[in-house]
Amino acid sequence: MALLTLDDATVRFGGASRTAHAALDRVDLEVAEHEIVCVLGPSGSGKSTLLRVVAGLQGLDGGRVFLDGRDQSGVPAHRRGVGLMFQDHQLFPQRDVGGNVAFGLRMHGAVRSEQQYRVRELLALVGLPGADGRAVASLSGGEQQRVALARALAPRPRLLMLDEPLGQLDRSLRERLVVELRELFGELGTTVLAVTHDQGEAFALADRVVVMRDGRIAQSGTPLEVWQHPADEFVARFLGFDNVVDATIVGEAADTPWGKVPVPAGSPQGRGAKILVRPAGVRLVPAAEARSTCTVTARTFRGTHVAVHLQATGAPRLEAACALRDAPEPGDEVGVAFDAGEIVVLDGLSAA
Ligand SMILES: Nc1ncnc2c1ncn2[C@@H]1O[C@H](COP(=O)(O)OP(=O)(O)OP(=O)(O)O)[C@@H](O)[C@H]1O
Repeated sequence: MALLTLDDATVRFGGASRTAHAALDRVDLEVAEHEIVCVLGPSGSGKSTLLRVVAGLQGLDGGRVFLDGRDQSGVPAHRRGVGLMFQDHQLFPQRDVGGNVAFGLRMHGAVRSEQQYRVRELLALVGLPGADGRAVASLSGGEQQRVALARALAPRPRLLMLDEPLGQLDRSLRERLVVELRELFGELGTTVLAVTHDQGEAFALADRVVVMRDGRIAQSGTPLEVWQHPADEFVARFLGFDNVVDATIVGEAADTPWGKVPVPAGSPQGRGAKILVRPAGVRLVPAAEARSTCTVTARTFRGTHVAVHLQATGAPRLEAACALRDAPEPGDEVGVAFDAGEIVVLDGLSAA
């Protein structure tokens, strides 16, 4: 049985009228015990509302939330046994680190010796051994984040919910912490529902990624599944893939404004398709060898490769990923060839 189940969960702000905007629109979601699920989506897509509904901080206008199979209707937030950690980590500035971590334990009536033992254990776990007596204000942002995490973990919540857990930290610290968090949750067997709008963070942390759009789930799958096969144009663009184009598919080829593009065998046939061409699947060839050519409009250094922006007459812009030493200059004319392995047929197909 799932640890958390949302069944048809709906929240409408501005009244329950049919026209009111649904922040959560009939969402079904299951989170298994020990699973780490990351909810991703643009601003306003309903991520925080989803967390708040599970935590009991936001009521439902329709549907139900179950924890361990028990309907949570009417169960107040403090009785749900879920831990919450928010973006701005909200530590108590007047308490020291130990006092912050022990907060939830005191609320649960743990005796002092038990509190002290658990605080030390947790601080060691989050990489801050011996920090009990330090003032919160003396900690760096990353250290405060760890204290907030220790505080959320202290009462051993059956479900830990994180809202933009690393949102305010700089990128290199986030990248390091996210790996540590995943290891830590694995060791503890914690079930996690996290919300972020940073896809890198979600993909590094999650066993499963849920992409939201306008209060609904646009796609749910392992990071690899979602990355390799975005369900539709919205998800593809949200993941940063901009080479999406209309196509007509006949056999194993798609007719596109960029010319003929190979598609995987068994692709749905006909007009009205949308295809995604990953930048890694756009090969640059000498203009003389190609049927159609593009002009290089820009180059952007991306660390491991160069993103080359190409413009062909009457076609949307196309991005190619190029090795640094092979990247052409802006203004160059180049030909393009496409690798079938990097093409994804998205939804939107109508009958031929
Ligand atoms: N208390 C509220 N009253 C009215 N509308 C609200 C309220 N809270 C959220 N909303 C609206 O509900 C929708 C979803 O908001 P929510 O905060 O869940 O999105 P989000 O995906 O978490 O966004 P962000 O990434 O910006 O935090 C938005 O349109 C928002 O304006």
